[in-house]
Amino acid sequence: MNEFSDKNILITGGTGSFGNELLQLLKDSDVREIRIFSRDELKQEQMRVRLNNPKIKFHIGDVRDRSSVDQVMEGVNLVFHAAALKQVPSCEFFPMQAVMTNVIGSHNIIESAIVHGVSSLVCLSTDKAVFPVNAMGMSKGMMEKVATAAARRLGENSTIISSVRYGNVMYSRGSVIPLFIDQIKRGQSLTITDPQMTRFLLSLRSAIDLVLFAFNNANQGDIFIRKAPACTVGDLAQALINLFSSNVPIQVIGTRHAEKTYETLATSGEIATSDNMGDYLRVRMDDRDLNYAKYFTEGRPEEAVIDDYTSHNTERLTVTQVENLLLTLPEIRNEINR
Ligand SMILES: O=c1ccn([C@@H]2O[C@H](COP(=O)(O)OP(=O)(O)O[C@H]3O[C@H](CO)[C@H](O)[C@H](O)[C@H]3O)[C@@H](O)[C@H]2O)c(=O)[nH]1
Repeated sequence: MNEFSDKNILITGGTGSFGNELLQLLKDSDVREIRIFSRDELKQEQMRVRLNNPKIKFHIGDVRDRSSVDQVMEGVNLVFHAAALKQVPSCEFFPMQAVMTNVIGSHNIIESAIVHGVSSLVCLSTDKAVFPVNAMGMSKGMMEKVATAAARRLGENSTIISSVRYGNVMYSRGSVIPLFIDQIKRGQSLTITDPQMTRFLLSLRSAIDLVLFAFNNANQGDIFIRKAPACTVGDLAQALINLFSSNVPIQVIGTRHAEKTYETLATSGEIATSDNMGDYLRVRMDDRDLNYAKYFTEGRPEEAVIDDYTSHNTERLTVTQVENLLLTLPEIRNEINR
């Protein structure tokens, strides 16, 4: 945590689960100040009372409002940009709200960070930004493009702008795992969209590790990806039924608005230009200019033989492996009193 020594750190959307988990790591380091920037005064007040830490400062504002962004950015060294609209259904029904927060809001954060001489900014993205089919993923994909375009015009001596992509965070608020647990506890049938649908599985801690890895390793315009295993929704449901020794039935309800059968963390083109860094992939920025003619004869033949990296072709966990992975989460152990 030496990299945070005496630094002013800004977490946008800092009252969410990502911000709270990151604070657990940062609050006892010798960071100078941590600024939480978000819209919700109630959540900020609850955090202020709970954490009771003078190093943590709370700022009401909105990424859509550049003046509030500029105010909080004054004197900041490092930015974690987590503020977003990230629920797939709500973005689907209100796509312009996703544009305003995820695209224009991210643009505000990026431009303000550059103007204020921030040394490093990490933008949080999602697997749904790759080959997007829903408004949430499309707007996050645009955020990545805005970040990359800004990075392309800056040199290495300016603000380092990077992005991270990860898949579903297990037990995150509003996601399927707490929903299935609730259904099991009520003795209701488990509502499965499509038993064969797959998702990458990641713990919140692994997501934080990915962001810290990006901070420590980013070159201008990099996108970092955390490799992860996946499972089918049918196996996830079965694993939870087993862990809770339940016998609730399964009800197949069909896919919801703008859902994919599987998610993609990296395209073949990205993999062709990435560095394999153990648990992580670094996708390098395409820093060619618009004068494509000189690249015409070279091309990238390797793209043709590389597969996209998807939740269908990554390591597939068995039901027992999913059970063991779920048991690594304290929340799940609490739920089943183990
Ligand atoms: O009643 C349900 C609800 C969901 N699912 C399935 O469970 C999987 C996971 O669903 P979640 O709602 O937990 O997650 P999503 O993949 O739809 O999206 C989640 O992960 C995203 C990041 O990739 C965003 O954070 C988003 O807000 C969050 O809901 C999907 O295959 C979905 O079809 C069911 O089978 N039954």
